[in-house]
Amino acid sequence: MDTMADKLKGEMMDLQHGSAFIKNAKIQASTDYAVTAGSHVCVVTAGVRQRVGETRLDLVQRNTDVLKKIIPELVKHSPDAILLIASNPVDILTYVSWKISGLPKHRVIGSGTNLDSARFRYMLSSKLGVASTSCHGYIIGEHGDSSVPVWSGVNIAGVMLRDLNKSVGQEGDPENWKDTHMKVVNAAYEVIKLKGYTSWAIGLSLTEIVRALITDSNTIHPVTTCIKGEHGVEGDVFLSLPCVLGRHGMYDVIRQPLNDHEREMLLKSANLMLKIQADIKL
Ligand SMILES: NC(=O)C1=CN([C@@H]2O[C@H](COP(=O)(O)OP(=O)(O)OC[C@H]3O[C@@H](n4cnc5c(N)ncnc54)[C@H](O)[C@@H]3O)[C@@H](O)[C@H]2O)C=CC1
Ligand SMILES: CC(=O)C(=O)O
Repeated sequence: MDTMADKLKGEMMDLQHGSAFIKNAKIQASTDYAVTAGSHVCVVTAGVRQRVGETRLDLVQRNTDVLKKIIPELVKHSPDAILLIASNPVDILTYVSWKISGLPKHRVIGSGTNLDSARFRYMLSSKLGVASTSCHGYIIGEHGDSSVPVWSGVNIAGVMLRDLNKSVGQEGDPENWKDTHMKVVNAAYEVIKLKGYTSWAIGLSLTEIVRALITDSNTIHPVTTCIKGEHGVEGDVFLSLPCVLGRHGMYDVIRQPLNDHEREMLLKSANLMLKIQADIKL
């Protein structure tokens, strides 16, 4: 569903022409929300994107206004759906969607740091020469500049990086792992400068999350959810923590052990979100 009829028809046709490669999917598009009726999952990607030099948070009121139009229509046509938000700033817009939709918290999820964690694992992989899928580590908190790398948990086959290097990711680390997190934070800025937008990695990330939801997988993904009560966070703050996902949405948050520095960073991120939320015109 999109408001730009020609672009929408072009995207629909382009996808339909790939049908033979994707196991009998039925591909439909319309500018009328009726086409979304009875959805199990609605993925929301509409809205403006960052221009070079803009942060995700700069988009907040513009995209809140877009979601104010979209969310009520989606809920009207699919009252039992899970909403999966990708539009930026994704954490704040997940909060906004929860507020506007009136849905229970477990059915309003943001793509969050599933993408940042994938970028992190790719960058660990490049430095260690081990496949991304065998590099285990999480980025939590904001999908954006205040994201938190959980260095205390990064491991390869159970071998903890912090056991090999006590100052991993900290100031004064001789291996400068902190730079790996900076690369994750700067990744979208760099791609946007080069090609104007990001698309493939977020598409793959959303595919993984949707697959978890529709196959009732009980797999764990760092996605945006309400983290009130977790790690000392107070208030209805939506940020990413590792979550168990299944057919009915977000089943549980995994309470990772965090060190003091990681918890402080997460609380700082949460306070920033609360400040921005307070200024939004819903
Ligand atoms: N969470 C993440 O990791 C990522 C988030 N994004 C975000 O996704 C959003 C979209 O980015 P792009 O796809 O690159 O932008 P785009 O400009 O290619 O697509 C946005 C689409 O939204 C549509 N739209 C705008 N208002 C609408 C409305 N009221 N109803 C229906 N459709 C509407 C536009 O017609 C357009 O087709 C941005 O906010 C961007 O920052 C993009 C990449 C990664
Ligand atoms: C645009 C964006 O949020 C990303 O690619 O991370």
